Amino acid sequence: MIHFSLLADASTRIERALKYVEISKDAMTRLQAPKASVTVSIPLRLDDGSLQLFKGYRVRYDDTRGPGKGGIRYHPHVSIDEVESLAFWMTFKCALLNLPYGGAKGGITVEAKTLSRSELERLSRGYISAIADFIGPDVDILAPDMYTNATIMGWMMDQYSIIQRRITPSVVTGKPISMGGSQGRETATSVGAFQVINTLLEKFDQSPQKTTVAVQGFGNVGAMLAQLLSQVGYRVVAISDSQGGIYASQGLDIPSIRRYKMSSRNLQAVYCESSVCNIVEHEVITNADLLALDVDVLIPAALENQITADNAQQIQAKYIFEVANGPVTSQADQILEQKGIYVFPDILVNAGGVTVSYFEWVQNRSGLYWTGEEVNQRLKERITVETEKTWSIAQEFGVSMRTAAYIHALRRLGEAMDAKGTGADNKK
Ligand SMILES: NC(=O)c1ccc[n+]([C@@H]2O[C@H](COP(=O)([O-])OP(=O)(O)OC[C@H]3O[C@@H](n4cnc5c(N)ncnc54)[C@H](O)[C@@H]3O)[C@@H](O)[C@H]2O)c1
Repeated sequence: MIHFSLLADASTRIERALKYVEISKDAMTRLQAPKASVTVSIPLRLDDGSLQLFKGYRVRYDDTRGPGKGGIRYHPHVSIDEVESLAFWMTFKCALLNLPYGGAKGGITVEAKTLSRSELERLSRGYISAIADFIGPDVDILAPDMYTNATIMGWMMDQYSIIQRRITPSVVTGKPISMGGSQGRETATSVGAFQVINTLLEKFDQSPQKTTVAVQGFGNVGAMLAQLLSQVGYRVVAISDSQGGIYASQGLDIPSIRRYKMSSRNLQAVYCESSVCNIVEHEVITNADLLALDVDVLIPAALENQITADNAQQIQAKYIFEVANGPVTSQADQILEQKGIYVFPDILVNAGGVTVSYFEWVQNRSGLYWTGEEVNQRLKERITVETEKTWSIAQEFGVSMRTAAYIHALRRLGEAMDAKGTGADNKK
């Protein structure tokens, strides 16, 4: 089986799914290693005149279903192992959502916070110069990930266009709107998660009005999702950020908190130093408290590895929707299953982002741009269809939604690989 030094959980989960999928030996063999990986050195002239070398990576794990697709991460811990694992994960996410893409990922080992804006721009352009032969709108398409954003995507698109001597917006998604970005991209992950949550809770007759929710991570995705949920009647009783959280049994006023959080950055300060402070009584809680609250729905939307074998026994929520990537470990999965808690997997719940990235690529290639309403409508349709299909597979085999999602993706991958035949990679 595939060996992962970092995201070892993926391997366990795929092995579970393989019991229910007829996938050819050839296809499994092809999935055992990335199709291509490149490691580059990027020389960066710092503002003080000195030169520093940074390591960059791009991995195309598989491109049977279409060009590679995946984000670029800037972080001091980025390594080729991590990038390969994340590219593997993207292969499954794209197949699950039926996007015409394979999986890819990239990154630079850097503490981006220590660089000035112009150093960051030179580094981003240097990265593209180093990997330009390895990417392209029909080869491998980039996007933002941890510590990269729309501005950086704009620089990358521009640098690639300079190298190619033609404007090529479709090589990168998640760009600023002024450079060919899509309406609705910023809110896509929250809108997609909202749709998945509604579709699945309906199956349990769990209406918004009788549902309490706790959200860990009041960032870009978590805050917007909390707002969408509260707007249709869910009672969001707890939220948190890296400094800690707040709880109010009668529900929190999410739109006000979002507004104040954006200006002051700190959730507790927001709550107590602004006019919102007096709106409802609230308690200050820790992140550990939040995870163990007696709520209907728990939404980890911050970091990976938050629910592990150490705290899974304390979880009281009935349903967990993974908005963050990998917040529940595979050991915790088993404990939660024994406790009768439903876990809905990241590759489905947070796939709204990559889906609207695909829409951005389609718009760039056609030259016809959609309204925010059109983008959201298409996103809702696609994510609902795949949620329903995943649900049917879970019912058919009596497996968790996570295993069902991997079964669904593996079937699509296997079918495409077998349809390709030898792939002209050997003569037999
Ligand atoms: N942005 C996207 O489109 C997208 C797409 C797919 C998956 N995701 C995943 O969703 C998660 C959130 O992404 P984001 O874009 O909102 O990031 P973000 O940086 O905007 O927000 C993260 C939030 O988590 C909080 N946080 C950090 N450490 C915490 C801790 N220990 N406990 C509680 N909160 C903590 C931060 O204070 C911040 O409020 C990440 O895991 C990301 O990989 C994001």
